Amino acid sequence: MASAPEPLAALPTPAGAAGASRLPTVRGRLADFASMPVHQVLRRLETGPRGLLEEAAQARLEHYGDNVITGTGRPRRAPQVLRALTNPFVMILYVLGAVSAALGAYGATTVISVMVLISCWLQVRQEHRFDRVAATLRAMVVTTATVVRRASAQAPPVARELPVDQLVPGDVVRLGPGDMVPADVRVLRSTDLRVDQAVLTGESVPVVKQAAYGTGAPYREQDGDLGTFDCPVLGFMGSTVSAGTATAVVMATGGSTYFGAMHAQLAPRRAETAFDRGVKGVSRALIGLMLVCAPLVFAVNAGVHGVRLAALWFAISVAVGLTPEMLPVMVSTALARGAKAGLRHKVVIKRLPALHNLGAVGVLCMDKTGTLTHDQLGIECHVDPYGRPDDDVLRWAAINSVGTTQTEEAWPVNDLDEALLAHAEQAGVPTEGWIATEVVPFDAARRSSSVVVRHAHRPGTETLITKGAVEQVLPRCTRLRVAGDDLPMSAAEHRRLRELADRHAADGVRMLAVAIADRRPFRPVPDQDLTLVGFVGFRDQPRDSARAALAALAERGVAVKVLTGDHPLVAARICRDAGIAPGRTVLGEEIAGLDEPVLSELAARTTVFARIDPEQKARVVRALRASGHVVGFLGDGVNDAGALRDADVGITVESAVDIARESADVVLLGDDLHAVAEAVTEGRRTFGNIKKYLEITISSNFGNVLSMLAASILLPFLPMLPMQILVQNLCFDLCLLPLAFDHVDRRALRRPQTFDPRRLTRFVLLLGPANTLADLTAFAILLHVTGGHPGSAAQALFHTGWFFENLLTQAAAVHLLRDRRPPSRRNRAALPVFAGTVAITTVATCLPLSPLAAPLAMRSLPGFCLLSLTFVVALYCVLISAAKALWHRIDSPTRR
Ligand SMILES: Nc1ncnc2c1ncn2[C@@H]1O[C@H](COP(=O)(O)OP(=O)(O)OP(=O)(O)O)[C@@H](O)[C@H]1O
Repeated sequence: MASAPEPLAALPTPAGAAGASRLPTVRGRLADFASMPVHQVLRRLETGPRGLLEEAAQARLEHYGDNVITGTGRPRRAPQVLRALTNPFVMILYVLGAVSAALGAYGATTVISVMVLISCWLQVRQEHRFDRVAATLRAMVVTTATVVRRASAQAPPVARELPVDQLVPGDVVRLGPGDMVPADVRVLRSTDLRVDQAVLTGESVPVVKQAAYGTGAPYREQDGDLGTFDCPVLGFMGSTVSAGTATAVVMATGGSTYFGAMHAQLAPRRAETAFDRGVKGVSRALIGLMLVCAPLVFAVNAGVHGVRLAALWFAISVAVGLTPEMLPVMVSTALARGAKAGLRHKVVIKRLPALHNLGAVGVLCMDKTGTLTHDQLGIECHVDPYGRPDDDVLRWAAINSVGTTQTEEAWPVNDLDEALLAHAEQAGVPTEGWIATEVVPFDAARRSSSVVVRHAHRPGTETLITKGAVEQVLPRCTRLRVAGDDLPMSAAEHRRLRELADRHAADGVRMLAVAIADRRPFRPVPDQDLTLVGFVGFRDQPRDSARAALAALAERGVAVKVLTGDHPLVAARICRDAGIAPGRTVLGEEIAGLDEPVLSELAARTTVFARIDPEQKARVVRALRASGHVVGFLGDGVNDAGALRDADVGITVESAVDIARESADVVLLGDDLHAVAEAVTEGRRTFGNIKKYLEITISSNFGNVLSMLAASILLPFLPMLPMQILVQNLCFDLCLLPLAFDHVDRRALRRPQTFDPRRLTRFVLLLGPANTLADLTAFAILLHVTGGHPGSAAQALFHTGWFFENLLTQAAAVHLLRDRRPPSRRNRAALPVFAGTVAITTVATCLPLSPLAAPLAMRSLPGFCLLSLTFVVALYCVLISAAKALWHRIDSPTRR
């Protein structure tokens, strides 16, 4: 049985709570590790190059805990309760409740307290569900690391994929392009390793890391963070491998890593999305409206009738009525529902607010390989420099792939190399016996890979084999091999070869040039002065679902742009096959020197960008965003990570590399690209319901405030008692919550949906007064019924009458404003919405007859009164329908 490990001197103790003070300790420990030779590091970590024993790793896991940053684990109740209790809307209610208590209005204080309790309870419950949904969805996209461990002391080391949270100090991990650095590590062995540390340093240029101590920038503790991150032998949790491979040993995990210590110190928040900003903006506007309207109601009342305590209570109740305390509950309910619905289409929304951004996306940029096409490539041809089939070309290309995969860390194998190896094996082309002595693996910026190989039976000579994009390799060639003879390559030959490759590319075949050079051992040759042996052609298989999915996106008003590292002619051909008109293809080199405004303008009118490197992909995305587009990016490769991060919403597929899955907000689980269109629709549905909630609640409340102002001037008494206003407000708030589950007008699903506060204001200004007109008619009827008598019985009748009419008009508003079309069987509300409105209609009708009528100072309404107020509600329906029709006529579709 594994005994609990002694705390190792060099190992971090499990991260405690004192996060703020951990950074200096962590930095000191890193300095220690960085200054030791590798063998000493391994000894201090009580591990070896062959990895930990499984049993020891388990014991360490129990001791050090999961490799997760505190705060990213399971959602906890206490902070949720605290957040609910300190939400600004609830704080306003505290103040209003306290003022009511100070004025002796204990009934109002009780109702306000009930409102606070209900709102907090609903918010905690909903936030908990929201977090659970988010955690479940995140768990569906597990990030793994390649770890080397042994089953027993005698067993050979085995490399296997392990969920990142199971890593422990002392584990030996292998890193390749696209991998997250899963913990703080010391590099043991590396090949051309470059690491993107932007998450930690903000610097997007990848940093070279290497195993050899004493080369590159040495670690200097006095440099602080900068020195730490520049240290070539250290890799940090949170960074990603942008090129090359490495084997490294884990020094610290979870909260004991540098990232963990920074997280604890800075408590970083998720960057604010357009959605967050929109919700905040609307909340602020509502609070502003309340701060203006409540004092105004008081001032008008005081001006007309003199300063009275009742008027103050009344104004306070108006303020409570205008406080949108249920808005956070509504938003999280709608997002959680949307995320669950997305799952039905095999779409995992990793960050729930991304749902709104999905619905707002107007431009979707995507890479080609693995997105428009499958990532299983087929080999179309292998030809000599004159275009004649030649097995020798396939052999050299496959040996290059064998060499690339021979470095221990190079795993998983690049798709193109995988296709080459499979085809060579199938064609019986021999690749055995070759041993790689040097490897420069493929990276998207260089667009080529090189290996130096030696054959086991010919130890005296070594061969450099380079394969890669034609434009990249051809300029490095000075000769071409034809039927075993090496001929000099003239400029005319050069042109002819480019044309040969272009002809294949125009047919959708991606051509890779293969070139070689002999070299003597230990005599480095530069990767030039090569002999071209020929080309290998690959054909991307278009995804079956691509055409239909792109058509579905176009139907939804989403413009698609393709950003690929591939040849422009191949890109154009694949786009045409997928139903996209490519137009003029813009090359990466064309955008290299452009400044942002020019690039924005070019990007807006370009559909296909080709031969574009990872940084340029991200630049195009940023330029589109800068010109006001809401941009989505769909990609799966290491070359897509920057663009995924910089887009409003990053989308990837389940088979993507780690960094793409980590950077993305949305992950498609299935193979069907159509899911993107469904996810966009789900985003629009979610936002459509939130928008409906805002439109109905704000326009109704605004109408009510106008009515109250008018009543303050016209009536000798208050139009409704403060307590009644509070009860009515509570009923209306609860009735609106089910809108999160409502159906959405199909037309609204066809356009990107964005937050537009000015449009919301125009809507409220036009529709709100319809409510006021109905109220004024009700006032006239009630004055007629009561004979304008100021006695308490007449006032009770008036108050009950307005309570009844107001709740009924609000229930009607839900049905009339929830859809752009008039209510009918075809666009009827979802059942919960229907139930909500039935509930408030019942309350409006039955409350005056119930035992609660007396404490609320209500009385039953005479038949005539009920009938005429029902007539007013019918009149309201006509008015609001006319106002809605007018609104849809003047509201320009481009603004919707
Ligand atoms: N394993 C490899 N070895 C050598 N050259 C390669 C390899 N993989 C790709 N290339 C070359 O580099 C070019 C760019 O590759 P990159 O991975 O950036 O983009 P892509 O896969 O062509 O397209 P996308 O950007 O749409 O994923 C390819 O078109 C090809 O010419």
